Order: sequence, then structure tokens, then C-alpha cells
Amino acid sequence: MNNNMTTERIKTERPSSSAVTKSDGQHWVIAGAGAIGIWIGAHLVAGGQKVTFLARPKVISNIQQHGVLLTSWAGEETQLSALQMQMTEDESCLADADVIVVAVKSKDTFAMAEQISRHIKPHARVISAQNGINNASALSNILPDHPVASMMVPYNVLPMDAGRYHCGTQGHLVIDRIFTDLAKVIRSSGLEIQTADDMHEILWGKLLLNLNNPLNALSGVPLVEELSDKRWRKQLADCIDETLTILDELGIQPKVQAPIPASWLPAILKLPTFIFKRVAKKMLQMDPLARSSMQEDIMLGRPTEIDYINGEVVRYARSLGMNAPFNEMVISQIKRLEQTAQSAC
Ligand SMILES: NC(=O)C1=CN([C@@H]2O[C@H](COP(=O)(O)OP(=O)(O)OC[C@H]3O[C@@H](n4cnc5c(N)ncnc54)[C@H](OP(=O)(O)O)[C@@H]3O)[C@@H](O)[C@H]2O)C=CC1
Ligand SMILES: CC(C)(CO)C(=O)C(=O)O
Repeated sequence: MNNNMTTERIKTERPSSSAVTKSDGQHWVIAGAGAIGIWIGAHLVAGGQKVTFLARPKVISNIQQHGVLLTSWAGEETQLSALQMQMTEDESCLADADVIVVAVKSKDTFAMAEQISRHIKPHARVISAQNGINNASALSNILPDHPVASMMVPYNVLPMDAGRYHCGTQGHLVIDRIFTDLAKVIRSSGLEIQTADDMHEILWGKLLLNLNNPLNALSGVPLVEELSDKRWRKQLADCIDETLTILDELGIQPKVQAPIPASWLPAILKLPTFIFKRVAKKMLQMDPLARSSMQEDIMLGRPTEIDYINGEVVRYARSLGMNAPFNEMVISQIKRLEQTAQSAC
């Protein structure tokens, strides 16, 4: 685990959940409580919602020992006690859920969907809070009678030592407009969130930025340091450019959470570093030690989501009879790194 991030540890105890905002009566279950699941779910708890976390035993025992501390590069400090966090490894908790937030890695979506299908009650709704393009439709295929929608998570959260979860980059959540009522609940829990009709374009925009995840993993350095190096930016620009060509063929116009159109990204990334740092000043505002979740996976010897990021680009390219050589090269570099990291752990 990365436990070197810079944030002063001034703990702000939250009052017990019942004393904050009143729950709107819905029961949320976080299906796969890791970095993103805990970040979103613990905010909901702090906002007074009823939340159960379906988690692995090691996550449960860590939180039972320490509670949860949510910190951010921008200075947030939110402390929750272990008693406030309802955690279980028993999947039957899914039977009580009105809203299920799926926050497992993409490789685990199918297995989680099957678990959900064994327990889900009528009218329960499902949110996919995952990177990648096809998680919501994978869930929907297994849960055809339930509303399923995507929520785009733009920022990075890393689990640190002693129950601390640190958000190291910026942005606001975006959720499908069909869940506007849920967006209001999430907003009232202190998380910035917008609704949108064009989630497919927004998820592709996020995927364009996620093309940096493997490069950041290969670099082995924090995001700011990697993006300050023109050689990594050039590789990212090539991967994005290649993806934009494929999306153009597919008639998809990706939308990025930035004041520029996605199509400008390659040119901006290729600027000399001193100009890039000025033009992308806002984008570079993040924790100086923030790393991509893929770098974290490599550091922990875990399989990465490469097949659901660059892998999607290659799959779509092939379906059009095209090639995606830059993305293919990154995939094979990451597969090699995964093997080395797994045999070292
Ligand atoms: N971390 C980040 O900063 C960001 C992540 N995302 C996306 O969010 C999604 C979640 O990522 P992240 O939070 O980093 O992932 P994590 O690996 O931190 O969390 C997922 C957790 O779910 C657990 N899990 C998997 N299957 C089950 C199951 N069937 N029952 C109970 N627990 C289960 C995993 O355990 P185990 O490891 O043992 O399988 C793990 O503890 C991914 O799609 C990722 O790309 C998006 C933006 C930023
Ligand atoms: C770094 C970030 C926020 C954007 O690429 C991310 O999505 C991740 O770490 O998985």
C-alpha cells in the first residue's frame, strides 16, 4: 500500500450518522468495497444514509480496527468510526438493497452480477461506478428487470494505511440522468455530482484519460512527474490519437471533464513541457504523489484492468477491420509488467 501521501492528519470526527442528514429511507449496498466503494459509500454514511459494504475479510478487519478516514489533496478530512461502517462478506446483504453500487474491478463485474441476481429484490436499482465502457451493459444483461446505469468517477482514490482513503486528483462524479433522485442523495452527502444524458460519450472520454493509467504504471512515478515528462506524454498522445480515429469511425464523440474538446488532447500533450505545464495547469493540480489505480495494482501484484481500457480500443478497432498498434504495444508492456510484479509478490 502507498502510505506516503502528503496530507496533515487533523481528524474531524463526524457525528453519528443519525445526527447528520436524515436517511431518505433507501438502503444502499456497496458491492465491492475497495478504494472507490469505500470513498462513495463512506460519504453516504457520513451524509446519514443507510449503507452496507459487501467487502473482503481483510478490508473489514482493517476498518473494524481503525474506522475510516477520508482525506483529499484539497484538504478534506472526514472520520467515521468502525461502528458507523456496516460491513459484511455475506452476499445475502444484497437482498435488502434498494440501490446497489457496483465498485469491483471490471474483471469481477460478471461474477458480481451473478451474485446480485441471486438476491436482488424487485425495483432495486444498480449503479456501475467503474472505469471502462461496458460494465453497465454487462450488469444489465444479467439483471434485465432492473434499472442499471453508469456513474463516472473522474478522480483517483488510494487506500492508505490505517483505514485511510485518499483522493489525490480532482473532478466531479457524473451519473446517468435516469438516476437524478440518487444524484441528489449523493450530493447531499458532500460529493460533487452532475447528471447527464450522454453517459456513453462521457465514459469514452474517461477511457481516453484512463489510457494514461498503464503509462503511469510503466513509469513507476507519480502522475504529476510522469505527465511532466514529454516522452510519456507523447506515448499517451499516440494512444489517444489512435482511439479518436476509431471513435470517429464509430460515430462516437467522447466528452472529457476539461474545458477543451477531447480532440485537442493529443496536440496539447505534445507541447514542449514548459508550455504544457502552463496550458494544463488546472489538470496538473493534484496530490504530488497521486498515482493511477493501475500503478497501485502493479505495486500490489494484482491483475490490472488493461483489457478493459486499451483492450477495448483494440477490440473496437478489430471490429472495424482496423489496427491499434500503439494501444497493442502498451497492452503487451503491461502484461509483461504484470507477470514480473506477480512473481515478485
Ligand atoms: N481507484 C481509483 O482511483 C479509481 C478506480 N476507478 C474504477 O473503479 C472500479 C473499482 O476500482 P477500485 O476501487 O480501485 O478497486 P479495488 O480493487 O480497490 O476495490 C474492489 C474491491 O472489491 C472486492 N471484490 C471483488 N469482487 C468481490 C465480491 N464478489 N464480493 C466482495 N468483494 C469483492 C475486491 O477484492 P479483491 O481485491 O480480493 O478481489 C476489492 O477489495 C474499477 O473499475 C476502477 O477502474 C475509477 C476511478 C478511479
Ligand atoms: C487516475 C484516474 C483518476 C484517471 O486516469 C483513474 O481513473 C484511475 O486511477 O483509475
